[in-house]
Amino acid sequence: MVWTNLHAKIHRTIRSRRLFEPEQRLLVAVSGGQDSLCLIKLLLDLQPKWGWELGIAHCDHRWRDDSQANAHHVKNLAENWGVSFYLETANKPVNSEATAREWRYQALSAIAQAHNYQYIVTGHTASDRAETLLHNLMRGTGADGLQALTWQRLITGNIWLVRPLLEITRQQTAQFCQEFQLPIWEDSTNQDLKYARNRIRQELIPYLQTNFNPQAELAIAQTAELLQAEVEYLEQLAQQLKEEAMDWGQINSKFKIQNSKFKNPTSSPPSPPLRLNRRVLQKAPLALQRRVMRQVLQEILPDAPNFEHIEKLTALITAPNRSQTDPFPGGAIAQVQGDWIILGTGDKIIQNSRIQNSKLENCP
Ligand SMILES: Nc1ncnc2c1ncn2[C@@H]1O[C@H](COP(=O)(O)OP(=O)(O)OP(=O)(O)O)[C@@H](O)[C@H]1O
Repeated sequence: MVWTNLHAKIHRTIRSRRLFEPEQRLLVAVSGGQDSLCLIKLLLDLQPKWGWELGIAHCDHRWRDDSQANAHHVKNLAENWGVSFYLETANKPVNSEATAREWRYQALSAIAQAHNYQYIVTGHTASDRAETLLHNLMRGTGADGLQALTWQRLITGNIWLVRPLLEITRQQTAQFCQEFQLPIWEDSTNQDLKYARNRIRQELIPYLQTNFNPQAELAIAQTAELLQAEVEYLEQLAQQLKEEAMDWGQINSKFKIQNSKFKNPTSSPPSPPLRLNRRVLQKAPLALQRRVMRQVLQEILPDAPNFEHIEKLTALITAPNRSQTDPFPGGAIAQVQGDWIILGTGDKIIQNSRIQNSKLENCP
């Protein structure tokens, strides 16, 4: 086997970042394109050193005329390499990039779960990372979107999604495929400039390289790497602050005693409103206040909270008593009651308010 610099680099990356341990079962997501072919070839070559068990998964989205032929192509490669092959085919053609991605991750997770793989491995590269950062920058996602593609993340239960090629550019994977004569399946939709991602890849990045920095791709990908560590740190701090500020239980237990309905063991008590202590939050910097509010909203809203949702909840930290938001999607509202921000549906907030008042009345 020919051992290249890329083999050495990926071997080092996997070891230093502890992406996988020896003897583990890895499910490699192979589209047939240059990045995932480069990935599977590298992992196959490293396999004797690490003792992994490799499998190949392919997802047929049925959105191109040649989808089925593409799937056969990957199946043949897997057979030639003597690697288990798993195919998932969409019930009906998937019609957008976002739906395709969502369906693909579900399909890959289902294969991994059914066949006992702990890891799903994808061929995302530094080039993908740079493109994702630019795309998210223009959508206004904040630092979290700019960390653009992490090395690993828990995808379901105990299955991890891992991306070992994040420091390799698309130019390098193309060169590698050429060197080893890997039969790339060209995806015709990659040329279609109606997709924003393709315009970033084919027009914006080359423009930046020509006019600003020939190494723009790697420089942007490194920015994502730096941001990733910072985002992780801020999220941890925000988590601690949220725990300090949050109070779920107290109200409910008091409420249970006061309300005879809850003495009946057959009726279950409603979930209490969520309370956040404003004094705790007021001491924290704005960056953490916003992150706490986003974490809270992620728990209660049906979809990801947007900038406006986070800002209106954050504003309550210093707002006058009795200030209140309009309803969030799903119906919850937030209201200031003294030192507390109470989040819940309207009736729960009123209940909480009554308890607060009765506590005050009972004070000696
Ligand atoms: N149809 C598919 N089946 C299995 N895995 C896929 C499929 N499409 C994408 N992937 C996985 O997701 C990674 C990123 O996909 P993306 O669509 O961003 O790139 P791509 O241009 O398809 O990559 P590649 O050069 O490997 O084709 C791929 O490298 C591959 O690991």
